[in-house]
Amino acid sequence: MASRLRLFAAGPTPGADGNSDPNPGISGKAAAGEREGGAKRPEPPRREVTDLGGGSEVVHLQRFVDREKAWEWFDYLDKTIPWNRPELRVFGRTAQPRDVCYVADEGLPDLKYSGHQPHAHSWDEFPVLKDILKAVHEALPGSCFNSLLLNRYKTGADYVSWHADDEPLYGPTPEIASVSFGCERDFVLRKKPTKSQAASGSGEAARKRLKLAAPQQQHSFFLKHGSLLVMRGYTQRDWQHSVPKRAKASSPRINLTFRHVLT
Ligand SMILES: O=C(O)CCC(=O)C(=O)O
Ligand SMILES: [Fe+2]
Repeated sequence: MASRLRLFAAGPTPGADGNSDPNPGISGKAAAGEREGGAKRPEPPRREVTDLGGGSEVVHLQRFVDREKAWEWFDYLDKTIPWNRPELRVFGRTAQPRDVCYVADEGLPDLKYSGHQPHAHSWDEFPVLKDILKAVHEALPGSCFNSLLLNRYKTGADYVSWHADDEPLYGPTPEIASVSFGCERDFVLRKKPTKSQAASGSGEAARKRLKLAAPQQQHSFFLKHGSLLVMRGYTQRDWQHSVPKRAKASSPRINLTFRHVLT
């Protein structure tokens, strides 16, 4: 389906929340295109805003971090994070589809998802995560993330199945900021079935009837190395997202999802 997409190019750009964008882009060196002798003014990364309707929105900065810095952060995370691969219960089945780790401020309520309660590491153990968090806060004025779920997809066989990050501890309209490093993967959003659609029956026949009656709205984003994608508003209430398996994706991808746990 056609997305309702707004593009904001260089210069102070209004964010979805009406804020201007002071983020000059995260770079380990001077930005390309800077004129010699001129003022050092790296171009802000272009942000694409997709209005999903009904108060849900996705903001995508494909070049949030430059390639060099992004590889530096990838290597650090790949080597330093104490990755573990828990057995998650997804729709009654156990699966081990990716490596994970959880970092959070002290004293927050515990996170529990898919039958798994991860140990909360401290930000102090991983100084680079504090740098990445700072860059995300600068790109998203008004944001205040206090927890982080890290995912590592070793190959294209690793994935995250359809879900919404709609745990009550995030509140009704959470902002979730997702930074990607390494192998480029698809990120897909689909509209949750409405209550009446869900009530129309279960099983393969009902699913087929539903598909014919109302093709499910879907949006796809290609998450590049060094990109930032933000889900806002009612996206977790009304939509599900996934990173599907991809046979052709042979190298690892690391993804960081920053969240705010209500206190
Ligand atoms: O890897 C991604 O891009 C998404 C991860 C995700 O949805 C999650 O951690 O809840
Ligand atoms: Fe998620």
